[in-house]
Amino acid sequence: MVVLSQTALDHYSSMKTCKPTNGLFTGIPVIDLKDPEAKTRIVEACQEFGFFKLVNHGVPFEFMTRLEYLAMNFFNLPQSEKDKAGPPDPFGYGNKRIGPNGDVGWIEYLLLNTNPQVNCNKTLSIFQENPQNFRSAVEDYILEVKRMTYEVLELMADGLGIEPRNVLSKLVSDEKSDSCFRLNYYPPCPELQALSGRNLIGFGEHTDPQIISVLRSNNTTGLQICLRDGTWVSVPPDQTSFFINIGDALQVMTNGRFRSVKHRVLADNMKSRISMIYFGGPPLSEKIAPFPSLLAEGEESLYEQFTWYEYKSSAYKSRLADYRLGLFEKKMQAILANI
Ligand SMILES: C=C1C[C@]23C[C@@]1(O)CC[C@H]2[C@@]12CC[C@H](O)[C@@](C)(C(=O)O1)[C@H]2[C@@H]3C(=O)O
Ligand SMILES: O=C(O)CCC(=O)C(=O)O
Ligand SMILES: [Fe+2]
Repeated sequence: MVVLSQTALDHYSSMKTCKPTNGLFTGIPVIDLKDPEAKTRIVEACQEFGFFKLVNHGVPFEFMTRLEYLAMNFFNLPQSEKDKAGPPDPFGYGNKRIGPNGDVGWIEYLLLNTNPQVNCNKTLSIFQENPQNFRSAVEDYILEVKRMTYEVLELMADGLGIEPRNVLSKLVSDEKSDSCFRLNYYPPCPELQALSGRNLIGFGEHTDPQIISVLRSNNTTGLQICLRDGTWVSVPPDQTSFFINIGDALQVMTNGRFRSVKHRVLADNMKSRISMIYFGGPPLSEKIAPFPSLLAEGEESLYEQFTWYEYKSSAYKSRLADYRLGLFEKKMQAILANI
């Protein structure tokens, strides 16, 4: 019989669990960035899944492994050291609490602004204290990932037939772009596996509010996406590739053609998972509305017009699983009245 210590019980008691799902999903679209058909394949994937795997992306593997190694060193520091970089406001080190509204998960993380000037002193001190230059590994990685993300967003614009082709990429490359970067660490939970055969929820179900999220993880499973029919499927991990998520803002800009994909992470019972995600967001003052050239004749926006600042402020008042776009959807009567 497995006997849990009081500490383990305290740890697990506030956490949600989930039955492990069967097998890994083999239907995730795989896009080769150098494929001449990439723009068409990307649009198909964003419409059907709001999610795809990107290969042949040109980001050197050493950039990923160097950052993974240094991030792992950080998460292996004594708790008192890590706590110096927290609590998150929203930037900084967080442990189990996600966001300001009571969500919890089996996770530790570092949330950073991609604009180094905005990072608070407590976060910067972690970088300065780290002898192997954690900060430069983060900056080098982000630079490469941004370059690749602009290429993906330009292919999306080409595939959608919207002009100019940098109409999306310029929003996240703007010097005022409100983008962030997150390192997530999910410790294994073997005691729970032995006790119940269930997995702890590492990061509860949600959609990402921004335009695009670019994720890279080690080879540990855990990420799941929700398909159109509502089934949850497990994404086979691949440490050499990136996984691209469409966010809420891009769903609105395409008037619902692209899906902001619901996703979550289950902690593995035996292996730790580490992931690094770049969230590309527009400047705070940017109006988020469908591109006029995407609207067919007589087609109305499904959403009220709002700025990224308004959406983000509202998102940060919500719980993780809330349907955040709901507050901004036009009422059906308003749409019908204009037809
Ligand atoms: C519960 C929350 C955490 C979150 C802010 C929010 O109030 C709702 C959105 C969450 C999310 C999901 C995607 C990203 O991980 C994130 C940084 C973001 O921009 O929106 C997180 C927020 C967070 O962890 O602070
Ligand atoms: O850590 C992961 O694999 C995904 C986490 C996530 O969805 C997020 O940070 O928004
Ligand atoms: Fe997410």
